[in-house]
Amino acid sequence: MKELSYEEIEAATQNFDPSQLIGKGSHGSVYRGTLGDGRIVAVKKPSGGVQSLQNHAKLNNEIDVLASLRDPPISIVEFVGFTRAPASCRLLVMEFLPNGSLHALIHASPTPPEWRLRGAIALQIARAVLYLHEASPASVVHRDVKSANVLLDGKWNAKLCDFGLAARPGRNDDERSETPPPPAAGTIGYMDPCYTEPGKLGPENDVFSFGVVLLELLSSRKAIDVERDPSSVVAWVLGMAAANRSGGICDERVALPEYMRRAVGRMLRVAVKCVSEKAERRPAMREVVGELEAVVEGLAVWTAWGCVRSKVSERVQGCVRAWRRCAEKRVGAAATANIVCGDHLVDGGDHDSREDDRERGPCT
Ligand SMILES: Nc1ncnc2c1ncn2[C@@H]1O[C@H](COP(=O)(O)OP(=O)(O)OP(=O)(O)O)[C@@H](O)[C@H]1O
Repeated sequence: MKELSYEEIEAATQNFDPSQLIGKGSHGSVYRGTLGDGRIVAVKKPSGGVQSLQNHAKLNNEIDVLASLRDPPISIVEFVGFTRAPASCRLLVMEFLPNGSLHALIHASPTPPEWRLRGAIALQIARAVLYLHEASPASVVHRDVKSANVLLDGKWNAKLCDFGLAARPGRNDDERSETPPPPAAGTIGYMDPCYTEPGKLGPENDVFSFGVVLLELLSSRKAIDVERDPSSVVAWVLGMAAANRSGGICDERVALPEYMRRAVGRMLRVAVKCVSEKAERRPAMREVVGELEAVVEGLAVWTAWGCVRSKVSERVQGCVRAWRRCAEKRVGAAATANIVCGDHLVDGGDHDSREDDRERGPCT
C-alpha cells in the first residue's frame, strides 16, 4: 500500500483550498490535486462532526479494500495511495475522473448518451462487479452499486468508485473470525429487498443493484423518482413488461434504429433477471458479463454494418448524380454545364472534393 507524505498532498491540493473541492458526499469531501510528477488525483477526506468516527471508519474501509485488490480491471477507480493527516486519520488518493458521474450523464446531461455508449458502460460496470465477486482471497461485495458511484474518465470509460461500504462476506462468516458481519446497508432504490439482515450479505445484493443501474441506463428514469407513479424504476419496468409494453421502457429521446432493437432487448432481459425479487433467480455476474459482451458485440456489428450500408448507399447516390450530370452533358446543353459550374461556385467553400472526384469519376 503506497503511503504519500501529507505535505505532498497539501501542496497538491493547495492546502485543501475550496477552489479545489470537487464535491461533498455524506461522509466526506473530495478535492482535486496535482502531484509533484504532474499526475492529477482526487483526494477524499472524511467529514468531522458528530458522525466523525463513522466517517473515518468508512474511509479506512475504502482504503483497505482498494489497497487489497490485485490487478484490478480498468473499470475500478485506480488506487494511487493514502496519506496520514496530522490528527492520524487517513485520506484516500485516487485517480481523478473528469467527466462526472453516470447519474449526471443519464439524468442531467443535455445530450442523452447514445445506445452504443450505454452498452459499453453497462459492460464496464459489470466487469468491475464480477472482478470483485471473484476476488482472491475472498469475494468482495460492493454494497453500494449505483449510478452516482460510477464515474467517467476523459474517454467516457466507466469506473466503479466509492468502496466505503464494501465487505467480504466469506471472511465475516468464518467461525474463527471475531468480526461480526456488518449491519445491512446500501442506498434506497438500489438495495436488494432480500438484504434485510447482516447474514444475508452476498454477491446477489450487488446483482440486484447492478440491475437497477441497467434499468436507469435503458430508460433514463431515476432509481427512485417521487414525482412519478410508481416511484421505483423496478416496479415501473416490471409493470410495463407484465402489460406487454416493454417497447415503452427505452429512453425515447435517443433514436433506437431497428437494427439495434435486438441487442437493447437483450440488455433489458438481463436487467429484469438481475432485479428478480427472489435472489436465487438472479444470474451470477459471470453470466451477466457474458450477456452484455454479446450485447456490445451486437451493437458494434450492427454499427459496422450500418456504416458499410451508408457508405454503399452514399456511393450509389454519388454515381447516380454523376450519371445524371454526364447524361445532361451528353445532351450538349451548354447551360447545364454552367449550372454545374455554378453549383461549384455556390458550394465552393464547404464542398467535399472527394465527392467532386466521385461525381466526376464516371464522366472522365
Ligand atoms: N476519483 C474521483 N474523481 C473525480 N470526482 C470524484 C472522484 N471521487 C469522487 N468524486 C466526486 O466527489 C464527490 C463526493 O464523492 P463521494 O464519493 O465522497 O460522495 P458521494 O458518492 O457523492 O456520496 P455518498 O458518499 O453519500 O454516497 C462526488 O461529486 C463525486 O462524483
